[in-house]
Amino acid sequence: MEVLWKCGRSPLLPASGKMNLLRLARIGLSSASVQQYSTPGSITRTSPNSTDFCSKCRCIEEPYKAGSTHHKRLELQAVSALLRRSGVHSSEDLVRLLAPGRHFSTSTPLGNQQDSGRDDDDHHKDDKDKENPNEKIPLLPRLIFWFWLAFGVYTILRMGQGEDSNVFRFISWNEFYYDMLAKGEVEAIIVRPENEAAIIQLSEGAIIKGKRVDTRFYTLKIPDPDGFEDKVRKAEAELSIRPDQGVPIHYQRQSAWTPVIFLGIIAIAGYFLLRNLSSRVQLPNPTEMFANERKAKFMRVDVASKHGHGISFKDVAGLTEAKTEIMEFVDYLKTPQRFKELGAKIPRGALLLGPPGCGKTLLARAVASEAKVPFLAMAGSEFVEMLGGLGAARVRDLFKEARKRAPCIVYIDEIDAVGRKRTGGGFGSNSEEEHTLNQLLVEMDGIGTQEGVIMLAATNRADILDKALLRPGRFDRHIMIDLPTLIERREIFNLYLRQLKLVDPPEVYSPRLAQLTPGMSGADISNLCNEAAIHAAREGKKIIEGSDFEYAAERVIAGVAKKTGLLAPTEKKVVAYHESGHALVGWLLEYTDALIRISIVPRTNSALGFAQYMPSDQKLYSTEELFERMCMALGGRAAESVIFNHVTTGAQDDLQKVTKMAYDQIRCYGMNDTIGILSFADSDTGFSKPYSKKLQATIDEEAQALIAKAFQYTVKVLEENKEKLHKLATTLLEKEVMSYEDIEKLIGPPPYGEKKKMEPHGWEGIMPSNDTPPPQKASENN
Ligand SMILES: Nc1ncnc2c1ncn2[C@@H]1O[C@H](COP(=O)(O)OP(=O)(O)OP(=O)(O)O)[C@@H](O)[C@H]1O
Ligand SMILES: [Zn+2]
Repeated sequence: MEVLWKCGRSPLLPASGKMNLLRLARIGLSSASVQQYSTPGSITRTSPNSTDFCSKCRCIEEPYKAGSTHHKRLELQAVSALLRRSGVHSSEDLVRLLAPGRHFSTSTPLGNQQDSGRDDDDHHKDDKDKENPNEKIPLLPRLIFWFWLAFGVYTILRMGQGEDSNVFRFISWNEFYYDMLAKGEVEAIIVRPENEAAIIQLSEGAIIKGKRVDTRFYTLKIPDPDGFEDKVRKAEAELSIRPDQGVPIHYQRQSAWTPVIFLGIIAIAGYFLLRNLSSRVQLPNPTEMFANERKAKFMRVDVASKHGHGISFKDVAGLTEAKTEIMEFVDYLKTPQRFKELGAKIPRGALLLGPPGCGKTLLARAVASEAKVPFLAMAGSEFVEMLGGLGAARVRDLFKEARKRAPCIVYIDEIDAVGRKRTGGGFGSNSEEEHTLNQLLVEMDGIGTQEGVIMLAATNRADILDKALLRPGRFDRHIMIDLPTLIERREIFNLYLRQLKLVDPPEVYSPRLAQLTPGMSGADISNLCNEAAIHAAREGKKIIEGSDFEYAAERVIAGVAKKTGLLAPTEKKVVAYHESGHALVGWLLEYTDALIRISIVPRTNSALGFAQYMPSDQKLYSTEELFERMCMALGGRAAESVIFNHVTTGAQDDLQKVTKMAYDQIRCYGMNDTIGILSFADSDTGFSKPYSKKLQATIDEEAQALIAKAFQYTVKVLEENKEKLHKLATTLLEKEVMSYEDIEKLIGPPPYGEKKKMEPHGWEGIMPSNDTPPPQKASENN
């Protein structure tokens, strides 16, 4: 706990321990050279015998008396500064400091002598606190502060509504006139003009309608408060009450300033409450806290300054096209002159689109460090706040900072959190979100005139963004950052493998690893490499081996193999034939993908077995190719039917895929002769279909026919290769996992050659036969 010194104020020692500390310090003072302060903050050293020193301060054995303010202040000041200079931050420090036999003087602060390390740390901590005090504020004081404020506002609102006027029973004018005034029971009237009400006070023991009343106060609504007194006097005259016996009427006016003063008092009280708390738990003061609540919490990376080197394009593997596109910004930021001379206007911002973990943030940071400009990053969700206006204020803050640092790059991650389509204030609109978005648009237009602030934003939902954000002059460039292709995966693997200690060079591992990981993002790959390293370390290895990668791939993609709840032998046999069916059909047909492996080890993700294929990067498929793919998906069910002559529920997932493929061909791709070249969107399958019932029926019939045809063909293929199917299934039952190489050895190479060739293992001793990898885009057998 630091003892603060503030000019002209007593030191902020914690309230509870202050007197104890003081007493302890006074004991200490007797044996030390003592300081006196002529003016707060400046120090003159005085010897203990100096005549201008307050004599009282030295008589330490005397109990402390609330003496002159001079005495008290001087003493407190002296103690606090002395403690501070001596490195005393807590009462423990003080006890340590005053331990018998210890001498200290203020010129060689003891705290520093003793453990300067700690002092230094504290210093740094303070600096950090100043940078971001918000992070240090514990929840409780914050809650207290907000509660206090809410209470204040609530009270004022209540005051406005006239709380008192609701307390007493309302009466009508007639009731007041006949039952109270006429009977002479009214003792006094208090008029509250703001509330348009009068409080009627009856005399002690008043009798109304023949009954003694318990309550003496009633409320009378008065629409015209100013004319009320006249009205009462007139009534009294009517009732022949003499003017000198009239009811006293008091006007209780609430000044317009009352709520303001009240709020002021509450705010000040709250402030001191928090101050007091903050001195105990070391908080920043409340004003700072408020400012920080509002402030944009962005991450700043000053490429030029302390970090020295940032992330360069070299650290981003693949993404060749994206890099080329984004290079324009780098060029512009580096040599704006070249562009300006030609009269070119550089796009103000670019939207990085793509699935998570594919390197959007990485690329944006690389741009900043390539261009050697600061990088301000903020997540879109940071703008979204419950409190009104806070989001917009944060946007302003962010851009203010950006302008100060121009040229620079502002990066907003997950911009969909703020950039959602506006609903135009109708039902379900969120005006706070819209304010924030509007502010963002305004600021983006604003930086148009300002040079060198480039906006980059990332999202994986471009479709939900407000059109205004995508207009020319805003985020008009869209840079696709998709899942890495096979070649890109290899590059990413090379990048991360280079950072690991391996038996062989990275190039030995990367081709096969890239093949094993279709559908993985850059982040997944980085994670996989890390998992392998962790596994090797856990096994106590000095160097990472191929088997560590096999383990990691399995773990990252497929989850862990199930040890319990294993299949019954008959079920296992069915699963083995099912998976072998898939594999064999895929193996024998021309247009199917290369098989990576088949497994009948149950996984924790509830798959009973799987056949994993290596998807090609193919984008267009012919009718024949689609047909063969349907056959491959039906291979499992067909094998069950061929071998056991009965079928199981294990093919549900396969059948769903096949059904979708069939309907897509007929309804969307115009691949059916009967239906013709019509195409309906997927979303056209709801209640009101854009086609007739008759066409619908035809579509259904055609789909059934197509699937039946594929199934028959599959059965035929398997019947003709029953021998191979038996071989495959029996071996699979035994080994549980089979790789491409295993199958090749068993039934010979695939008839439609080379394109189905897997990268051979580049390393030794991988894939123990009952340890497996992964079903990604695999046909699972649930
Ligand atoms: N092309 C790549 N080259 C090298 N590393 C990559 C690549 N893509 C992703 N990574 C790794 O993945 C991590 C996550 O990437 P990044 O944060 O840039 O993803 P993102 O696309 O911004 O994801 P999100 O949308 O979830 O923010 C990076 O820190 C990096 O380690
Ligand atoms: Zn299947």
